[in-house]
Amino acid sequence: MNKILEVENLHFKYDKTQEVEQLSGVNFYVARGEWVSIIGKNGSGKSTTARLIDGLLEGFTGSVKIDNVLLSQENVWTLRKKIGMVFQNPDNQFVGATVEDDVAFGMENQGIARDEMKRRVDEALLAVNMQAFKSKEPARLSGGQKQRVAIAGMIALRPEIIILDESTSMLDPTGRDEMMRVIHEIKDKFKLTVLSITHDLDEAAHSDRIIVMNEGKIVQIAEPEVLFSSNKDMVEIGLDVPFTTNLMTDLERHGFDLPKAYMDETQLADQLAKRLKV
Ligand SMILES: Nc1ncnc2c1ncn2[C@@H]1O[C@H](COP(=O)(O)OP(=O)(O)OP(=O)(O)O)[C@@H](O)[C@H]1O
Repeated sequence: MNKILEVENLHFKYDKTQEVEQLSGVNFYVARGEWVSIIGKNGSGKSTTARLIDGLLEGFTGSVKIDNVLLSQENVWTLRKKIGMVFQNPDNQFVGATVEDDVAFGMENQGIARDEMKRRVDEALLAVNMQAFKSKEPARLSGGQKQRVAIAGMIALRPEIIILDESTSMLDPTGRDEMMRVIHEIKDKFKLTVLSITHDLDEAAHSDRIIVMNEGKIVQIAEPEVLFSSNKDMVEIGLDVPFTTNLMTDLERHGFDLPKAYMDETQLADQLAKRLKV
């Protein structure tokens, strides 16, 4: 298997004088082209894991391998180029006076030639469906539009892995759906790998695999259908299961033969309508 990201036995504490660790023995991998979500209640160590992978935190033990290269102080700047991070608050990610400047900002820092920069700005804005806003002020955009511009800036830098850290959590349902659609499209178009930290279980349900964290440790790694069927384990660590999963369990108890895969509300409604011949 082609592992683009491999994390082994990560231990980390913010305050080295304290006993308690924020990460205590975290192990997982992400295969090239996979979409993996990390879920877990507040403070379980999800963002700390993401920051460590992106080289933003020092002083950990264990190892992080990106594209088979061990992350170290010496190569952190080179390896970081393979990762694009999108954070929760789009307002903290803006630096340019116009959308175009903003998307170009990271490339300017990397010394990319002007013509190439222009080409990549257009391509990235097209990919997130924001070409019409090229010369607009970022401050005037909606939350969802701002996140799409942030994604364009990241795409322009040609990462191989994108890490989403609660990046849809401040958006309304429409903005969230639109952003997820865009991420799916760019993932296919640019052959990316996605690691997504999320509170949204419906969003996580569309992943290839889900990692569950609790108190600095990984408690489970499973495909969504398998994970959500272990209802009791999820509740024990303070997580819920998606609404449709609970409903499907009840319907199966009443003799409904439903597909085993996760379904969102529309898909489940369609299945029921078919069976009830509405
Ligand atoms: N900069 C920091 N300094 C000290 N402690 C921190 C810092 N950032 C996070 N922590 C602590 O580390 C632990 C893990 O936090 P982390 O942000 O990784 O959790 P999380 O699972 O991402 O939670 P959330 O869903 O709330 O973002 C928490 O106990 C948190 O209080």
